[in-house]
Amino acid sequence: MGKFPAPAKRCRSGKAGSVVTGKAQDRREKTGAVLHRTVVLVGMMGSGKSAIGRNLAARLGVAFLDSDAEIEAAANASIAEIFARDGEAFFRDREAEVIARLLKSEPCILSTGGGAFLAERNRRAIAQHGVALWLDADLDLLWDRVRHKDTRPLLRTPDPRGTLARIFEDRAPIYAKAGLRTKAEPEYSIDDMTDRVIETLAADPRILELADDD
Ligand SMILES: Nc1ncnc2c1ncn2[C@@H]1O[C@H](COP(=O)(O)OP(=O)(O)OP(=O)(O)O)[C@@H](O)[C@H]1O
Ligand SMILES: O=C(O)C1=C[C@@H](O)[C@@H](O)[C@H](O)C1
Ligand SMILES: [Mg+2]
Repeated sequence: MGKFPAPAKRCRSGKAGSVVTGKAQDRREKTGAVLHRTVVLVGMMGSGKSAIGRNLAARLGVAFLDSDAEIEAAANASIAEIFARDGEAFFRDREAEVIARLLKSEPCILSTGGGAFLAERNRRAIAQHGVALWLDADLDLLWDRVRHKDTRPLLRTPDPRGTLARIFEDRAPIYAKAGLRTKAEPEYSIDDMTDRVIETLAADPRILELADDD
């Protein structure tokens, strides 16, 4: 399957009927896409928020921001070190501050940490300034992706798969509050999943406008 957005020829006007000027017009000419709202990727550890987010941003020609990476850079420490040294509550406060700050950027792709969407304050800020998209991967797929790495402090338990299963069960109803959802499948490559996410976003031209293919 060809990758889209393809180079721009003509743009759909979209229900938003927006006038696109300046930088957004430049991006439309380069990528055939105009993103109108910041897309905030939410979901479990290993659902691909960072991997898909980076690829999606490159495809749309917008900035990619990752709240975990921003927190690590500001603290000059890894997430695991911050959890161990300052505790989870401290991490969650920094996470809320960073998300509130990053949401003020122009429309971009913002990947969050797996726990960020659980907090009402973050959900409210995201709804106000962007749109949340849940990368919905099932437990077997998540486990397959996270089991080789020990960088996730919440999984440093005697039974990490059982822990992941419990977290998944607790959180799924909260992730389901996201305005948008894209289902992940084990056979999808990162590019395939990015295509699915772009389809989800482009279903609402108030979020993403794509160039017509003709
Ligand atoms: N189709 C795919 N979609 C997403 N990730 C994939 C896919 N195929 C392989 N991967 C790999 O699975 C891993 C997904 O982890 P990633 O760090 O992106 O998840 P995350 O949601 O950001 O997790 P965390 O909440 O811990 O930050 C990456 O190593 C990525 O390269
Ligand atoms: O799911 C979670 O609660 C977390 C996921 C990671 O992205 C990090 O934000 C941290 O390891 C916590
Ligand atoms: Mg991540």
